[in-house]
Amino acid sequence: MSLNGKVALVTGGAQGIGRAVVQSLLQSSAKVAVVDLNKTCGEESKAQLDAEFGEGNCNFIPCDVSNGDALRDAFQRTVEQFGRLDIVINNAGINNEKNWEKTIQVNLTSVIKGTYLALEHMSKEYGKEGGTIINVSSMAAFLHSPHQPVYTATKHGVIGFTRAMADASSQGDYGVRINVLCPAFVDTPLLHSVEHEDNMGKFVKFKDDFKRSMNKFGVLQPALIAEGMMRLIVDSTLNGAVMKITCSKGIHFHTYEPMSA
Ligand SMILES: NC(=O)C1=CN([C@@H]2O[C@H](COP(=O)(O)OP(=O)(O)OC[C@H]3O[C@@H](n4cnc5c(N)ncnc54)[C@H](O)[C@@H]3O)[C@@H](O)[C@H]2O)C=CC1
Ligand SMILES: CCCCC/C=C\C=C\C(=O)C/C=C\C/C=C\CCCC(=O)O
Repeated sequence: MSLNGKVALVTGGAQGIGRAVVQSLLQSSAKVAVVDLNKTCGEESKAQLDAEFGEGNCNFIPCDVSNGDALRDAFQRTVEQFGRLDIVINNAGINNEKNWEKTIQVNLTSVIKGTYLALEHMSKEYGKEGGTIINVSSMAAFLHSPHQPVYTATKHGVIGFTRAMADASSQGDYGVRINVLCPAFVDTPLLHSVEHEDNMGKFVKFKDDFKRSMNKFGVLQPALIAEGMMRLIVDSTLNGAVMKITCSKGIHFHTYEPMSA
């Protein structure tokens, strides 16, 4: 699939799932802005991507997505450098039950802000040409993981917000498709957060339960999540879709009962 001439912005793109998605976007000839808090990882990643795909196709923008002004600047810089914006992946996320207010800021508030900023740059409402937004939730939104209550709440929130905005987009003719992706466990640094009291707070005593759960359900590779993401990006029929990716069923979609009258 070619995304030649398209410009993407990926939050949390310096490592893990975001890094794999950036790689797939560059392979499809898109230009990509990597927006991430981690400067070391972001700069290392950009150097590797420049070597593989050539300079000028990807830029790294250091930014804490929970800082609204910094996030706004990151969108502005992307458009200034690449001239347009077509694809926004709100992927940055943390697993922190101890500092649970921060988890809400990063996983939910920043996804909402990222979606609104994306619309300012892509929606026909603002005189732009349209585009696509993908917000990253988690299978935690379906599993109700007992030792991650706030993480689970944020991931529920991402699904509800995204589906509501998808309806707003189709009713308001924004020309922007808005979908959500829910991976099961993925082999990234985030999974190691279960080991640390700083992340899990009082739930750290359940770390062996977490590991049993990972053994039971299995752990996916980031490349499969990137494959699902690319399907959401290119399939022009999808809006308000909830893609799930699990070891047992692979890439599939959640189905909802139709609303009763
Ligand atoms: N790894 C997993 O098992 C699963 C992860 N997810 C979700 O996928 C998304 C990506 O997670 P992973 O790649 O696994 O995590 P990760 O920890 O490997 O990577 C997350 C990236 O986001 C960046 N980031 C964190 N806070 C940020 C902030 N405030 N501002 C800017 N960048 C920030 C980090 O620096 C890092 O580069 C998250 O939303 C996570 O909740 C969903 C389901 C499963
Ligand atoms: C049990 C919780 C472990 C916590 C590990 C740390 C972070 C995990 C982040 C996630 O987003 C994943 C959380 C839960 C869902 C995972 C798997 C469900 C699989 C369901 C299935 O295969 O049917």
